Amino acid sequence: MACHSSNQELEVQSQKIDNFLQNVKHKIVVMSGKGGVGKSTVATNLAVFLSNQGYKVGLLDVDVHGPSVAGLLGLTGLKLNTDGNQILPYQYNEHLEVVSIQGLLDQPDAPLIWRGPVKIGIIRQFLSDVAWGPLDFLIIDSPPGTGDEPLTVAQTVTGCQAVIVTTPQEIALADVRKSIQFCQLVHMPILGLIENMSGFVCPTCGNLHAIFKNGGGKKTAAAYQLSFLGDLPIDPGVVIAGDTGKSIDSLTSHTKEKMQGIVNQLLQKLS
Ligand SMILES: Nc1ncnc2c1ncn2[C@@H]1O[C@H](COP(=O)(O)OP(=O)(O)OP(=O)(O)O)[C@@H](O)[C@H]1O
Repeated sequence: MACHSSNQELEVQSQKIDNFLQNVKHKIVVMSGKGGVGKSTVATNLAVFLSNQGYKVGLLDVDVHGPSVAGLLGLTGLKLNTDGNQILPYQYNEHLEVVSIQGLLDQPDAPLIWRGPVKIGIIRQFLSDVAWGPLDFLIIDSPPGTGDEPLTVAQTVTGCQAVIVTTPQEIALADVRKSIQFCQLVHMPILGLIENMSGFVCPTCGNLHAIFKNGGGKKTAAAYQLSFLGDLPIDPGVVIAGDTGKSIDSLTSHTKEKMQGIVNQLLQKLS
């Protein structure tokens, strides 16, 4: 993987990226201000739900230091093949292709100690050298915060729009406000906010318990005149789904309905 490239090589790469992006209808980066709020879970579920509805989806994990997408989809031993200079995406189902740095590592548990330019190089390579098919959606799972990875996506993926995931606590919402302002600064439109871990529906009494509070995501969206795409409850099924890689199979029907509602909102916004 080359990271020091001449201007001419960069121009050729930019052309390849443009050629690929022209064949993608919607590019969506899933961001969060804070770590651990469920961004990868949301990105993965969005990709699976959309692909189950027949859309051609590419799921790209650009969280180089903590890639989670492969694990969430049960692809812990994921190894991406190459064909000449091209990286072949993993075909998760008929309509969903997956690419993660995890698939290119010899030792999946070894930490990647990379500085900005190397990370920027690998993200650009994922956009230029992967043999993606024509896509309806490219869903990009970005690490939390406003560092090199989301900045590279914003500057490289022309037409990219953001979905921002938060949890209801003020400490998470404070970081979301930074993500919103980041998007404004880099001129990346925001499709909307999602509040994850928004209460727990007790399986015994059926009541909603607002363990981490709820409603902060909706209020923040309103304060910035952004769309609120929906909320997802705390669901032990999400943890089981993530830990076993069974994606949506273990979710409660309530969570599935909520996720479908978010997908519907998103499709409506994009239509
Ligand atoms: N709605 C939910 N209910 C219960 N557990 C959840 C929910 N959403 C996410 N989780 C769990 O929280 C943990 C973190 O989720 P996830 O990896 O999606 O977060 P992240 O924001 O992408 O994290 P990172 O900052 O590492 O990128 C996982 O174990 C996941 O299963």
